[in-house]
Amino acid sequence: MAALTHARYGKDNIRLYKVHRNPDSTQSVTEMTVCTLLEGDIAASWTAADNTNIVATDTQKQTVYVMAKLHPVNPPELFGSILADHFLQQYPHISVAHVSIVVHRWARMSVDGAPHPHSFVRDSDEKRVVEVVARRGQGLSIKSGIKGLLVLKSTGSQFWGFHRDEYTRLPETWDRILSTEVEAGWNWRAFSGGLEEVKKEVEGFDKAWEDARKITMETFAKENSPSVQNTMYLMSEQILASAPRVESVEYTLPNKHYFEIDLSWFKGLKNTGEDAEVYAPQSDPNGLIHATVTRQDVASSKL
Ligand SMILES: O=c1[nH]c(=O)c2[nH]c(=O)[nH]c2[nH]1
Repeated sequence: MAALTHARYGKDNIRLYKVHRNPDSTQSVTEMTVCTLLEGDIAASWTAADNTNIVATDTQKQTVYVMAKLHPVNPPELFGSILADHFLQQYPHISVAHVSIVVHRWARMSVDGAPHPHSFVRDSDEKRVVEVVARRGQGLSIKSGIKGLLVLKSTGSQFWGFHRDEYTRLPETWDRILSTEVEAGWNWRAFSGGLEEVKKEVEGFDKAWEDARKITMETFAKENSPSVQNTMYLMSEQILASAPRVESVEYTLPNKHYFEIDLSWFKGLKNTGEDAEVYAPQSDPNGLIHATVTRQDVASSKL
């Protein structure tokens, strides 16, 4: 005998663009990719070929377009909450709605030294990301984040004092290149009051995102890093300090290695240690360091 133990379904990769025509005749644009997934009284579609309760994935996509027309799409935490809340209001047999949003960068162009009214440039692959979950009777939970923020420092990073045994080859270093593609996330205290409570926080979402980017980049640049582990902990602590409603912060940082190249075979060229100038960037393998840092009172209440 078999049993359906979990099911959810929806539309992924819904691409969306919205223009805002400002009163001063400038325009602002937002481009995002949305994923909607629904759970609830839907099992019969899997087990009995009964689609009665299936809100077609096409309907979910059309809903995203309609909601984008009727409501603001910024900040993405608000738009995700509007969508997730809508699915529960509209469909009594749906009990959980997941909405994920990836916001793509369109930075305003600078032309002749001035911000252009309606031209934009994709200045980075960095994404602003949001995951909203609406559970019937439990309000909304929101996780915000950054992905794809590629950073490198050419000095000001060390790694020494680590465990050594017969498997160890890596030398200790007091000066190395450090590069990573930042994936950061911050979890908001649950919005048990639902959409109305999310609306009250609306300015906090942009501020948290701006602060998290700034903290990430400034800490990366300023700290003489003893390890990726320590650097991500310092970043997380500061995000918790700057956003009182955020309960926990997560970082996932690949360590993108740059290897020294010994060129002494060519006429005795010195290219290692203090003389290193030409390096070989490695695409793989890479270190992968992850941590979740939780506000103390939340961590102890969960013990
Ligand atoms: O910051 C680092 N953390 C590690 O755990 C590690 N391991 C390694 O080989 N290099 C590094 N660097």
